[in-house]
Amino acid sequence: MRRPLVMGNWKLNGSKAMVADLIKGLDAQLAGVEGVDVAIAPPVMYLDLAEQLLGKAESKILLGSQNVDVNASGAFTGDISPEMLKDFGATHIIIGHSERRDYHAESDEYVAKKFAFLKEHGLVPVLCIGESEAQNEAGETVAVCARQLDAVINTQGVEALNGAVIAYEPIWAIGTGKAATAEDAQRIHAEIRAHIAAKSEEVAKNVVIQYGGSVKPENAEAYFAQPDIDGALVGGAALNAESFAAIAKAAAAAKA
Ligand SMILES: O=C(CO)COP(=O)(O)O
Repeated sequence: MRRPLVMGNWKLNGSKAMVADLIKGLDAQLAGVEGVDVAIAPPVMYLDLAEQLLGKAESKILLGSQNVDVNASGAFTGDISPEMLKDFGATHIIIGHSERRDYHAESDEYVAKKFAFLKEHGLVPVLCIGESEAQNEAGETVAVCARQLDAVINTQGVEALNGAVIAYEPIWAIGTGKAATAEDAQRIHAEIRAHIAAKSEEVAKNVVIQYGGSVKPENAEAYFAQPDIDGALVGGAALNAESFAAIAKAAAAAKA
């Protein structure tokens, strides 16, 4: 059985006060909730504080980060390495988010390089894939997702997906309130799993595929009722303890 994973991508939001409030609120809301992994990815500036607070609270919340760069050390101004993320207890690292692909011109190949680098250092890549609105309207959704996945599969082998997480995030659904229907998302998730199964049924069966894009407490249950939706990557609703915890609880209940 795949263990559901609900992860909060805080994006460029937060402050020291907010990190403290959110972690405190989440721990309170999630007390006694079993059967779901919950992770938060605050801005990298706040990993130190988050690690300390999670440790002090003996929290079950996993720590993640929103990006990694592709060098281990040296003259790479502004970059962050996997070992630095590890040093602060981050385990689940988002890569290939559409905002990075768009605003930082990250190619499929570059994202695949990050994927390999994270695996090499024992971290969990949370690989974001997904189509734009135009690609969706042109019926290219599955082809785009397959191409983004193949950048990893064709260079590192399908086994590289073992222990990794895939987040299907249709770009038109991110931050728009225009979420994909649970049925549409399920159809794409099944296609993504089938694409992987063509190379290895075992890997396909075990890989966690999250849905992301305007997930809220109100629609979460419908996603998690779908057999191929194993969790969620949450943006806006992850900035509020109550709404993020409600999504995590919905996953725990649906997948129990
Ligand atoms: O991009 C997302 C998570 O990575 C989704 O963001 P929203 O939940 O705000 O739509």
